Amino acid sequence: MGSIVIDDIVPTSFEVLDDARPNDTSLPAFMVSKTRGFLPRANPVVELPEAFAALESILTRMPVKRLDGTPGLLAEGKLGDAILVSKELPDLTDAIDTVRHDLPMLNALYRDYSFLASAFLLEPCHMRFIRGEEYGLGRDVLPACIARPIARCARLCGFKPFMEYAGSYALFNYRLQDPKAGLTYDNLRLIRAFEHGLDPTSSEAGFVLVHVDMVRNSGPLVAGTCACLDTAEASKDGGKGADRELFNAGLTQVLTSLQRINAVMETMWGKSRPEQYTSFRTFIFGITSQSMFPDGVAYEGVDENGVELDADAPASTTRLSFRGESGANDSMIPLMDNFLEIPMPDTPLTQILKDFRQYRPSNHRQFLAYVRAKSAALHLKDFALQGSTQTADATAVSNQSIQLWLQVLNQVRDFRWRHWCFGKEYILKRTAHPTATGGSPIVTWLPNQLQAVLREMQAIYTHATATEGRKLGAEVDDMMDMVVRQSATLAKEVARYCEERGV
Ligand code: HEM
Repeated sequence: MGSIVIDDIVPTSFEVLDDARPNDTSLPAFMVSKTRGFLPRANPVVELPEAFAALESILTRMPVKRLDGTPGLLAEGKLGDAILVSKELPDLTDAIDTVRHDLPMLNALYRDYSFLASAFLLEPCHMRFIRGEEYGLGRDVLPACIARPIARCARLCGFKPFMEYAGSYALFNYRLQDPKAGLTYDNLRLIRAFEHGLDPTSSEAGFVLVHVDMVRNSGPLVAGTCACLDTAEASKDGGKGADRELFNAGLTQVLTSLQRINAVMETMWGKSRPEQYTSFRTFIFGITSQSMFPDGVAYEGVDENGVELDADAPASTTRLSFRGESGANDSMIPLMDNFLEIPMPDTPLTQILKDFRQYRPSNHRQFLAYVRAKSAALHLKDFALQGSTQTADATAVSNQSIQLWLQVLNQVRDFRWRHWCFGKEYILKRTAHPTATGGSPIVTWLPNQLQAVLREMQAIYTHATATEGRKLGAEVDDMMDMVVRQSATLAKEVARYCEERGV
């Protein structure tokens, strides 16, 4: 079964945009900038060209609850008939060529076809779920009128032909209710939804929009990361850029932006109710490692490389498999993993973490690969933690680097700990389904990375405080006490869930 492997070359340099150039439609929708971080360069395109009126019509009528509050096609399981029986959607693949130079518009088409593809494939599972039954099997043939156009848009935009977190579900799926009021949470609305998400007070809207609200704060995270790398680079040859205070200023910027991002993450509890999550979640499952698609999905009219065949070519039976949409494909925490050189254990679970790299916009992928390579080449962690006892000033400023490094790690821990709490409250308490939407095992995967961070913090702290009686202050000491306690709690919780679920 194919899944279209993307083989990236690690770039030796990378241009992070200072100005996101929102009006330049010749550039991909997603490019990392110091202003908008990992959000698209401009707010997502909402309106499709006239040639796609049939697609727009189906998507407008599709959600369980439509914008006007009336039940849509998915409320009664009628989407399949609209595609297969009434044949409402012509194959519009050729119309895509009319907008091929407008990359954000192509991205909008990719988003919209991916919503339709997921709804079509998972509709039978949703209908069983609302009757209180198991998911059973999804549809395992994607008709050419969806498969060919999604394949073409995905290829032209650099995505896989299946719903992704950034390119469609979350980061390219918001609009501003009042364009003048800007990017504030209350002014955000979803463009597309499966269930009740067009209602901004719904749990589906809250789930997606809290992600957007967090990523909205990622510009300073990117800027701080770049500042640290630049300072370490300048200090490499002992140049006058060897300025530890500047390095610490970069780390402080990283720290404050992570604190802000984590504070927004905490709003999830109120914006999206844990007991309502599993119902809209049905539509965001992937194909890989999911019981609903034991043999993948046949993409009609598409070859094993994800390329559309001619419309009159003999029917293709190519079966493809992709991971589902997941916040695991967000770029903020992976940026920190790479920047901080957090060692992950050599386990099959970590292999899944690496596999997730394939499901990001190509410019995000390249940036993350660049930061990973750059941090390693500069021995950034050693640089941050090397310490100094030459003078009192040098000691103070180098201790500050160690404190900041640990505090930044602590924010990554904080994110992953809250995230584990989400996993328990929104998922483990409510469903026995063993895999998450991205196809990772639900009990063990999040703890794999969380434990890695907890271990790394303890290793750094132990080493730093064992050296020449270095003191890192009461705040860091308290933080580390909590790390030790949390590590023990996590191990117990995972052991209990494994036993209960026979993992
Ligand atoms: C109710 C809220 C949430 C739930 C239930 C949830 C659930 C999950 C699950 C089950 C995974 C495992 C990967 C997979 O899908 O196979 C995951 C991974 C991940 N999610 Fe979420 N998520 C939530 C909110 C968020 C938010 C708001 C973000 C912000 C960007 C986020 C970012 C991530 C990241 C970065 C990972 C990878 C974790 C790691 O590397 O350790 N998630 N999520």
